[in-house]
Amino acid sequence: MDMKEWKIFYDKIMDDFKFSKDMDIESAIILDKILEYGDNKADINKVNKIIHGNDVIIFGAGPSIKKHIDLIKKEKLLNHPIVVADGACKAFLEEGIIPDIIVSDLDGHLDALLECNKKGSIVVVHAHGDNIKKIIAITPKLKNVVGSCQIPQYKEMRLKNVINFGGFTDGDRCCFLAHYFNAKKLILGGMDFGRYITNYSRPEIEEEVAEGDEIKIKKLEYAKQLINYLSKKIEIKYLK
Ligand SMILES: Nc1ncnc2c1ncn2[C@@H]1O[C@H](COP(=O)(O)OP(=O)(O)OP(=O)(O)O)[C@@H](O)[C@H]1O
Ligand SMILES: Nc1nc2c(c(=O)[nH]1)N=C(CO)CN2
Ligand SMILES: [Mg+2]
Repeated sequence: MDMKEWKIFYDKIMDDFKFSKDMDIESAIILDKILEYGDNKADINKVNKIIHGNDVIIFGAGPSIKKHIDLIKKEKLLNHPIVVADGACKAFLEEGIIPDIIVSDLDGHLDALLECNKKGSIVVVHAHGDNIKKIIAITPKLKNVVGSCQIPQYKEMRLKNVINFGGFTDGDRCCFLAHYFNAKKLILGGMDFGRYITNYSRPEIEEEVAEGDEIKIKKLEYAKQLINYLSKKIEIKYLK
């Protein structure tokens, strides 16, 4: 995503949620350093090879997730690259499917994320101002990590191990990542937005589906808005 265009979304989002831009910078620097000095950075060419020129299946963790996994099985779409948002990987794992790429800010089902990663999923770890402790504790436990951040000035800051692909929530960031690596088309499942969330999205809720809090609902509104923006640049199909 063009960083000038992202900055317009970013400024509005940061102001709306009252998130700290300084903490976002700190988080991006910390993740950059962890990846610089560790030995678990993924080869970005591997990500490009998975996505470039392909119809990519992308999953959020909304209430339709299981129905849509059944659909991609039935329609024999499992040979396409699969990119999933955070806890959506647990639903795939339950079906015996290991996603190619998981995009996460590390607030989902950690055991499922670690298991998928062990079995081959590349993890795109996202640094923001409210997950610094998780970045520090969990990133070193992962292999094949791509670093991402949300600060528009990451290039000027010469951060070498984090990329701002564009996008805000894990789900819409999957889509921006696929566009960044020149996917041909995006096929979306589990992207319900709205007011209802699943246990895959919020491990702490006991029900399978529950009404999200106002912050979550607002995050989903931005996710929808950002995917709408992206649909002017790349073909996007929603599974029904
Ligand atoms: N109804 C839905 N409920 C949950 N996730 C949804 C829904 N519709 C679409 N999604 C996408 O699936 C993703 C699931 O990831 P996850 O639940 O970890 O969210 P997140 O981006 O980390 O946000 P939060 O900070 O609220 O946890 C969301 O980011 C969102 O883009
Ligand atoms: N600072 C900050 N940034 C975010 C946050 C958040 O809670 N705080 N949540 C996100 C949702 O995926 C994405 N970005
Ligand atoms: Mg998350």
